Amino acid sequence: MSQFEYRDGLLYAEDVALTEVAKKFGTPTYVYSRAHLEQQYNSYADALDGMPHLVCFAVKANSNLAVLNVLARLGAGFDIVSGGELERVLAAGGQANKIVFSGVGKTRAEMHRALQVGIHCFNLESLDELERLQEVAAELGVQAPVSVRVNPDVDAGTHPYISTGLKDNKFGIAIHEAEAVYQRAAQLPNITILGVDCHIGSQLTSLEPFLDALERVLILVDRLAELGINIEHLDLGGGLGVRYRDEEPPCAGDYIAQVRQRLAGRKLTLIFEPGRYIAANAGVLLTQVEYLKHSADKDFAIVDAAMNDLIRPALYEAWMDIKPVVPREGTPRHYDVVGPVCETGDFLGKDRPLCLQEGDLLAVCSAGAYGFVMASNYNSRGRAAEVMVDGEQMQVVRQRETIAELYANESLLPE
Ligand SMILES: Cc1ncc(COP(=O)(O)O)c(C=O)c1O
Ligand SMILES: N[C@@H](CCCC[NH3+])C(=O)O
Repeated sequence: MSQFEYRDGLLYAEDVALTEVAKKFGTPTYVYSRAHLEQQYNSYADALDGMPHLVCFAVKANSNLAVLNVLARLGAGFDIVSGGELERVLAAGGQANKIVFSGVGKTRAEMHRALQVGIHCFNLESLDELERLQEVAAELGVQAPVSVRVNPDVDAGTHPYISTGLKDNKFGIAIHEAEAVYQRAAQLPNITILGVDCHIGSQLTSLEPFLDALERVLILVDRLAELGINIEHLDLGGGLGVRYRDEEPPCAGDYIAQVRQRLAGRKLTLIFEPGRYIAANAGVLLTQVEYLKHSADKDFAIVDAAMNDLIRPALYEAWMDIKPVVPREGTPRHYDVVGPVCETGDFLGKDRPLCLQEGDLLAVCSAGAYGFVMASNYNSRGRAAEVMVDGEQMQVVRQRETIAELYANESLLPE
């Protein structure tokens, strides 16, 4: 169910009209729905009811402290990929022992801190990382819990930039090489083997690739058992897609039902790392039309949000719906909706039938995941504000970045 619907000719986020958000906080502004975040998290947690599990929100999708806090209050765990994300989770009230740490480039300092706070598990992506983790854990005199991220070489059928489970991707360890890594891990005194992990890509719209990967991972689990290495948990990563346009991805309930069926009779804790599924449709980017520019061949709507605020259209040619906050009567024109950044690739949408006037508000939909987190200051543009709506309440959860903040850490050379 969407929390962004029209009522009496006005687009709302839950019970707050987006015109009110713009009036109070200006534009461009990311607007999130607490109810949507909760509903999506619960659809995972409910489907896992009755079996040991952890739903670890992929912090990379949206790392705003208020978003993390809403999920932490529901009992969520978190999937992190950096020391920065670790500190965010702790600052937002997340529990260290529900954190899994993914990523191909973990530094010694990051390992040190993660061990110190007692995270649930390191998802190892290489043999060298295993050796390094052993050293850091030995220095601290603690055990490091690990799971090996295996690369099952299945085609996730998604955009090449967001596919991660093929053998020529940088992620994970080829599944046929994993056995040797587990055997090595079993010899290391400060390493405790907990699980097997795999994540094959993002925005998957069918279950087959997930189930193919699961089948391959289970063969590995059985093989490891024969070697005397017992696996406690299976971490199946994130990747479940959402509707941006007309996709019909399966829901978490259907996905998990299929997984549970295949795991019948096994004693395994299940971990998932959903990002997009929880956050994408929990957010819109609210922006205002600055200029309408018409030429013989093209109509442009130049808005105050740009590729620095939301890079998905420019980077992946991602299609994101663009809705007028107060729709007008009249014959629409086909607009390219573009930002003020000096790049031809600076667009939020192309060829969109819209009826617009200067000053109109637009909502770029499905922007709650991989939106603000991928924002930059390109063209010396401060990053947008972020607002959380909860029923009739709205609260700024990140202030708009000021110009002074943009160069606060810079300095001039001496005379
Ligand atoms: C290891 C890992 N886990 C989880 C995710 C979250 O993916 P998604 O947002 O598609 O659920 C990603 C990103 O693709 C990832 O690399
Ligand atoms: N940033 C991507 C998803 C990357 C997934 C990260 N492993 C997107 O916006 O669709």
